Amino acid sequence: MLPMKAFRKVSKNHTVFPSGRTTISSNFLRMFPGNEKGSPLFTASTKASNGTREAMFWSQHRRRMVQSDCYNQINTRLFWNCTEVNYPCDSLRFLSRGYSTDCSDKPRRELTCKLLGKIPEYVKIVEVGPRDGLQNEKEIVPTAVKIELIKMLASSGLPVVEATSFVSPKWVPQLADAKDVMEAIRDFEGVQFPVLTPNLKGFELAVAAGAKEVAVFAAASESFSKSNINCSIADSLVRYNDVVLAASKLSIPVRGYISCVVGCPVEGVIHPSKVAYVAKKLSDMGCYEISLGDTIGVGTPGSVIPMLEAVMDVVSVDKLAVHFHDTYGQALTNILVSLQAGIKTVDSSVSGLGGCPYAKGASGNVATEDVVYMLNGLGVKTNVDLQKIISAGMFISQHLGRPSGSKAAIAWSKTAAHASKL
Ligand SMILES: CC(C)(COP(=O)([O-])OP(=O)([O-])OC[C@H]1O[C@@H](n2cnc3c(N)ncnc32)[C@H](O)[C@@H]1OP(=O)([O-])[O-])[C@@H](O)C(=O)NCCC(=O)NCCSC(=O)C[C@@](C)(O)CC(=O)[O-]
Repeated sequence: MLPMKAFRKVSKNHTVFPSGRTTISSNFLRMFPGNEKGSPLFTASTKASNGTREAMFWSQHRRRMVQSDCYNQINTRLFWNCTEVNYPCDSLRFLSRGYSTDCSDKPRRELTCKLLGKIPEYVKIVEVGPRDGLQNEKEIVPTAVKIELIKMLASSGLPVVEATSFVSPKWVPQLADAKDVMEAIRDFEGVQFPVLTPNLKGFELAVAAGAKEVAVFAAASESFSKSNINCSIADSLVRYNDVVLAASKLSIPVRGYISCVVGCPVEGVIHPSKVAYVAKKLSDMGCYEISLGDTIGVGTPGSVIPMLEAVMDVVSVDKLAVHFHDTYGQALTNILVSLQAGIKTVDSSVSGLGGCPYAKGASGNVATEDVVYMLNGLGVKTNVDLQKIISAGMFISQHLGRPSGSKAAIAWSKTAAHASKL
């Protein structure tokens, strides 16, 4: 039996009587594909009496969903033993429960903008799970699993999937297979696969493996720079200048990261002027985009806004991205205020994977599933298929043997498990 609450949410089409009896309007039934007037499902459900129409609808609907193999049924079943239902369209599923994740909801977007100020119509999501996420796993994830994850992510509509790092395997053994990963995905078209390169050596190895975009990673904290890349901020900027010069000769775009933009595990609070200084250096040397990383996830809108303001004074907002870890549960809020400030690029990690091996205690990145869910709800386009991202998150969570770090994915799995019992 479906919870009555769910029916009340779509009250235009459902009526829940005080007795608990529920009816579903024919118009509502027709909204579902294959349910048009005259179709077998429509006929069957309208023939049924009001008392049984609901049951008929949901059982038919469920059967159709089970039969559909639009999405990775195998992965879903592997991880969520109880789940046999696969929904071919997330907006359909959420609609059926009264929630809309349809980002083409124009009136909603207009109202949101009226209240929150102008937020972008489209947000580019940079998926960092395969790199930022897997670099931090205790057990080394097999190369084949990494490749499968990257392919699933790349098939979900994400424009950018950061694939791996060409760093010292002594420092980050988890990504020692960078060459094999890149070779496996080099023919995948339509998606950018940047890789981290800490120096010229990393850059050369990355290019030889087929990388078409790289990223350099500086910090706003001296202590973090030393522990992460074994050099001062000033030295790192010299190294990165060499990388950017070499990249420009090959027309390879370079993204720049800044870690510890609001707080450092050693130095504590980081002054916005330090972030602005590094951001300007990276921008001036030729990085096409600067990602501002709250590496240990301590930021709140109260610290993020002054940091953004300082950086936006020296670098155009169009060149900025935000990268929030979710240690204190502030990441989505911080993303929202960043959008209000004009940021249009957001980093996130499937299933909330992540952390930095040189920032102990920092938790994972904000989960891509949760970001997409929020942006859909705000009427902001991402072109990312939420259902496919959830499947990718399940795939990797299953491999890692722990539940997803995404609240949206967990909520979905409960919904799906419930529906499978109907
Ligand atoms: C930068 C180094 C290499 C300096 O490390 P080092 O030990 O100072 O470097 P070195 O030049 O003395 O070289 C030592 C050895 O590493 C080799 N080596 C040197 N470079 C490379 C390379 N590129 N690829 C492969 N091997 C390399 C080099 O050849 C040598 O090998 P040996 O002679 O001993 O056999 C090291 O510190 C390192 O690899 N650090 C990477 C740390 C890292 O990946 N951290 C995580 C990413 S940053 C992050 O997560 C934050 C971010 C971006 O997500 C944003 C946020 O959340 O805030």
